[in-house]
Amino acid sequence: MFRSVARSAAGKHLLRRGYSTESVPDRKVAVLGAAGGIGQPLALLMKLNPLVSRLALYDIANTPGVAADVSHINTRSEVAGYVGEEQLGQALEGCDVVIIPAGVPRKPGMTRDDLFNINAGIVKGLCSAIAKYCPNALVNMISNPVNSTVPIAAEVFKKAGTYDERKLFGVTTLDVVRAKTFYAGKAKVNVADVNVPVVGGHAGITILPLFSQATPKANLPEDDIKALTKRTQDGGTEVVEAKAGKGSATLSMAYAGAIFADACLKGLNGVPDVVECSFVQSAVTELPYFASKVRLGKNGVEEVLGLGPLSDYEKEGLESLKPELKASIEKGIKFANQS
Ligand SMILES: NC(=O)C1=CN([C@@H]2O[C@H](COP(=O)(O)OP(=O)(O)OC[C@H]3O[C@@H](n4cnc5c(N)ncnc54)[C@H](O)[C@@H]3O)[C@@H](O)[C@H]2O)C=CC1
Ligand SMILES: O=C([O-])CC(=O)C(=O)O
Repeated sequence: MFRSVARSAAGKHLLRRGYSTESVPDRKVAVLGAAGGIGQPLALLMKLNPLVSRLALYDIANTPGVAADVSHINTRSEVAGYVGEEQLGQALEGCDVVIIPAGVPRKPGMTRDDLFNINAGIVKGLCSAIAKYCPNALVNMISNPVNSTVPIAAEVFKKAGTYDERKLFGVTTLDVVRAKTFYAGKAKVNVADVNVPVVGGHAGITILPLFSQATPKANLPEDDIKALTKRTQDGGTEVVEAKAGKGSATLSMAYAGAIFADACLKGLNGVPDVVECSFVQSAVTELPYFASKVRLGKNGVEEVLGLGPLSDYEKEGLESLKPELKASIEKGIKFANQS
């Protein structure tokens, strides 16, 4: 299971990243939807990640080309492409982390919920296969609407008897990436130093950045905080409109997805204090799923962290988002159980 990579370039890179051991576990990662707008750059970024030893690229079409292309990059992982439902099992077998950016993206004028009718079925099918072929994998759900696709996945896993709430994640990292970028611009601080937790869900007002907890502290006026909050909430729409019918965020999402998958791998490998925001099963509020900071470990979620102190504006935002988030969660649960 363990392969010595210490003397290789990947090994040196790993040691620089804080690994004390000379051996790095073999880790298989699958990207489902790997030939898509997110899938392709995400496949590239996962190929660059030295924690990955096997990279399985799956889509309903075009994966052989993507896999051949990415496989020529001289990094640690072995790449294989899988195409069509009959190869899904092979793609998933033995996976430690499965990343799902499969499904249709928005066009201008659509909400993420408008994607439900198509993406709910796609996610349901893929999660049934995960339950069968790699029930212990950590699942990183990117497909929208995340506020519903995560509950759908949970219901599929419950029905299959494989549900482990520590292993299912809605990827909300792009909200954090945006909040950091926008805050750094407004506060005129180095973006590399910025941290901003983003809680709630992943659609419109359910995205709640907690700028009162942003570091470095900048004491921005209330109007700036409100503008930053709105821009973070509308970040996806900003890209959808700029792309004018050619889809939604792909490159920034691939970056965010790669950060989150890397955090999952680090947690699995026993790196301490790996904390990221994610939409997970939660007791932080009365809602069954909620995004907040989570500590990642050898079994996935080790601890769901609380909200911390909120400003009055954030408290209001929290109460306003609950009905929409609740409805999206219930819609997902209902879909999974009736179809
Ligand atoms: N969580 C987040 O922050 C974000 C989520 N998204 C979501 O990610 C999803 C994908 O977006 P894009 O990559 O831009 O779309 P895309 O249309 O470019 O790519 C989607 C890929 O999924 C594939 N696919 C469809 N059905 C499949 C199935 N049953 N199994 C495997 N693959 C399948 C398609 O063939 C296509 O290659 C969308 O739902 C989008 O809304 C996008 C940006 C951010
Ligand atoms: O806005 C969209 O449809 C895609 C997405 O989730 C994002 O960019 O945050």
